[in-house]
Amino acid sequence: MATIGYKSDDEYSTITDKGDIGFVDFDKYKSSYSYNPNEESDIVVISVPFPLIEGKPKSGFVGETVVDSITIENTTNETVELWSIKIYDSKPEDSFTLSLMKPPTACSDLEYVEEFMESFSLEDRMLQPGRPLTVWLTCKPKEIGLHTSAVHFNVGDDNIERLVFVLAEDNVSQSLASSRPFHRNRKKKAPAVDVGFVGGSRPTRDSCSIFRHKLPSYSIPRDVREMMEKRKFPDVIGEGLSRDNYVAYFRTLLSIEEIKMEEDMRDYDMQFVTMKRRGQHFLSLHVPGLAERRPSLVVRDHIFAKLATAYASEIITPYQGYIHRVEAEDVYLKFDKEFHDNHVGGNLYNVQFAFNRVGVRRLHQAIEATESLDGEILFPSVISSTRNIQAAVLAPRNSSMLNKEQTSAVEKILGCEGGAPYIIHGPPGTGKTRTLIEAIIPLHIMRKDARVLVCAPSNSAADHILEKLVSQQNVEVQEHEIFRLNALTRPLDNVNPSCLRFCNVEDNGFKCPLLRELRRYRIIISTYASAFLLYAQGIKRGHLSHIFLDEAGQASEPDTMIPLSHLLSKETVVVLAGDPRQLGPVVFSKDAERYGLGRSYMERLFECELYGSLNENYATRLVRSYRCHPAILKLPSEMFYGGECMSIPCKEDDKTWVDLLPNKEFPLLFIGIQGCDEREGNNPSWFNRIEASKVVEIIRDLIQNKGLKEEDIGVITPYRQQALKIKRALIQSFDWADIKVGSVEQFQGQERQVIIISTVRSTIQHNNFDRIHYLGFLNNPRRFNVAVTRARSLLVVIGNPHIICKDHYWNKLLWYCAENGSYKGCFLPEKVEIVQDDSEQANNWDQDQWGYVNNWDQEWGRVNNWDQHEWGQAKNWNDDGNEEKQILQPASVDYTSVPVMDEAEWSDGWK
Ligand SMILES: Nc1ncnc2c1ncn2[C@@H]1O[C@H](COP(=O)(O)OP(=O)(O)OP(=O)(O)O)[C@@H](O)[C@H]1O
Repeated sequence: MATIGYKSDDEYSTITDKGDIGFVDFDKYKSSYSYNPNEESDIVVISVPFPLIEGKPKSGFVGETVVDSITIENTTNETVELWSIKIYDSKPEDSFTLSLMKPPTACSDLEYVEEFMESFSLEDRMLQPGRPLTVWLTCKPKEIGLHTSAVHFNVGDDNIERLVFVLAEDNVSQSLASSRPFHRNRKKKAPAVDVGFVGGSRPTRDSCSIFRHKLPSYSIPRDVREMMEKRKFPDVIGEGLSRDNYVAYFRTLLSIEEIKMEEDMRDYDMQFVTMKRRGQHFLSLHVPGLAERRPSLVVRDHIFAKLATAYASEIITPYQGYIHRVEAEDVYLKFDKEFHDNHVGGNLYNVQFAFNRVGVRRLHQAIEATESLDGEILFPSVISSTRNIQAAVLAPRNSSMLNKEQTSAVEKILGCEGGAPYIIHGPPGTGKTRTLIEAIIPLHIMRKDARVLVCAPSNSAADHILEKLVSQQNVEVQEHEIFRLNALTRPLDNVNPSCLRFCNVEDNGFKCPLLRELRRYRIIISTYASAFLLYAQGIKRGHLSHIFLDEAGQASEPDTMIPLSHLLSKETVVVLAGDPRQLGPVVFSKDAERYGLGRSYMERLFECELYGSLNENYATRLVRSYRCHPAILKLPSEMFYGGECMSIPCKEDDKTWVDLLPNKEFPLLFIGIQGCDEREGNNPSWFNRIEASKVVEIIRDLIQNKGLKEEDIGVITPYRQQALKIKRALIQSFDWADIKVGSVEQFQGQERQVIIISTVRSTIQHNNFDRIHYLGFLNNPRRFNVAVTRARSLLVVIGNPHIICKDHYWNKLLWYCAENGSYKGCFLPEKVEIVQDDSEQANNWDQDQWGYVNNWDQEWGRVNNWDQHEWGQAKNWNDDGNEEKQILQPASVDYTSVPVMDEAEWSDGWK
């Protein structure tokens, strides 16, 4: 008979992995009981109440009663005395009761534990052979979340224990339950098709999409591919980055990154699938997961299809099919005519997806173009750069809106005359973006010849800049002078309608204006990636007087080179704004990331002496933070900025929500909840519907009772599936579609009056996995820093304190709340100091793998990062999670950090 309480860790792991649900720090339970029971008894067999079914605990509804029986069977030939049955330490307190008779499920209060034994007659307590005794265990949950207890049996000379788990749900959490059990398709990946195929028929471009400058193909060099297959690095990587090898170095890293992206795309390969004829010209293919962008496919992407054959040795030619239309989960494809002619209804095909290479090709082209850049841009040196800026004096209108450091930065920027970039940096909310905007406006007014490009890494960040620039205070900026350049693939409905008048929309889509129109605009705003369109359309070096790059710490160096390398002249002023302590670039290949793609251009510049010395002719550090309430900023300021960040909240939001807080003076709240983390279908992303329900409950209170608006609230969570579940619950139950729910990456640079964080993880075994892979929130200081600095007035964290306390940063936050009387929910773990492992920290500063940066997948047709990192599969991982392959180690490079793998491998390791 199974015992819950004494499963070994291995057995337990098997249970949790099978059902892909976890819910409790199991060891914690074992060690928290002082009672020292036997695992099993030789004299009685005791059944397990509320047994786990496929790893899942029994569900009950808040306010309702669930009952289960416990049978105690004497297996000897003699009478055995039952001395006592006790409920030990219910969590939450008093949620379980015992009775001798089966209680009605709608019963109210049952006897207390002590009274329970009194209800036994002497006869009941004498267990006869062959006459099992049945007692009843009842749970009546008052709150959602996991309810746990231990039932102790003192029988004959034995002490026996049964651990009990009941998961209390409500309507919201039940509505989010999975109907599809989690399963993974582990198929052998076929090598990527890159030669020897029959080309397909491409959708024709309209004339507006034909550019002056062509984008070469920049295929992955065969030697790089072969070396990576042998797990060897091309020599240039071993040399380290220098001015001489700059182009070769970064182009090799881009190829390494692309090989990884190709490999990840192989996860979506489909075998033995059919296609339907659609009219005369198309075949349609059903792609499950397409609606969730797994894989992410857009018009003009292509696939490879070949007839499936029973004989592995048979060589079948692949055909390339271009996507002409995407409809829900169907793609409409056009292949070579021969393929269409030979197609018959029942044909089975093997299909491979190819990701859209346009984005990668733009990066190669941008890196190649750095050949003609001034040395001072790429490797500024103290000797060659002797800048002494004649700072302009700012008009009172602008200076009154800025603090001392911000004013100084703007004046320096106005006085700049090209050369090495000017950098504005500083902790979250210190007004880096505001300073950029306040520099652009006087420039626009004072210099009629100024032509400005402003870039941000995501569409939402670029839209935010547009909104600020055209806001009412800035009447000087005329509407016809400003243009928001969008990726041609960006969906129209992704844009706030009030911004559309600054965009070029034709035939229901974005178009790049003609060169002569582009040249007329005085301020152009785009993402880093879309800045490519300016060059492609023919804008020449020197046309732009200023290039402002916001959130520059979030873009990889090749990303940053897209707006710079084609458009810079000696006179162009470049301004970077960002914070290297916040999230960095999103990179898929650990190798590429480690050797340079994971570091931003801005971060690299800080390693140059010129910027290291913080010469104010080159950089300004902002230290006054206007965003967060001082209590919210205190911890990140101490942890990441040596406590030098001064909090100056600019505008007090109405504190209508204050009665949510146990301590009205302390605007942080930690709500401890023991839920369950689950996965469903073939989606590797995690969700926790108990936490999701709590998030919805708080939002409901804020909006319906406290008068907040949807736009005032933001929800941050590290897993895509959790974001989708929360979003779905908010829309289905309340039609609240304007509450932003997203990853930390989607919130970088943004703020809300109230931020709610759902940490999701509730299974101790998964911590290690996340730690190794830099997933979720744990062990990722940058993600922590950004997540907790988005709230202006109120920060609510919902998570399992027993899991979150394993991380140095989250543990500090948990106890910061608890010690200020602002903790609610399940019982707290014991307070322990978690020492940050410096080697891990060093690593983690560079690892931001879970990101989902809006515009990248839209613009590149690139699979979004959440999926990649939850979904990616690589071979050759053994069960311990250690890499079987040899770690690549070029002679001159230190390669000491932990091997990394993705979550899929880990969970498979358990099977
Ligand atoms: N001098 C100032 N006076 C009043 N409010 C300011 C000032 N500077 C910035 N703010 C306000 O502080 C908040 C944060 O500003 P901003 O978004 O520009 O900061 P940031 O440094 O770019 O943030 P992040 O690091 O998150 O990207 C905004 O609400 C902004 O309006």
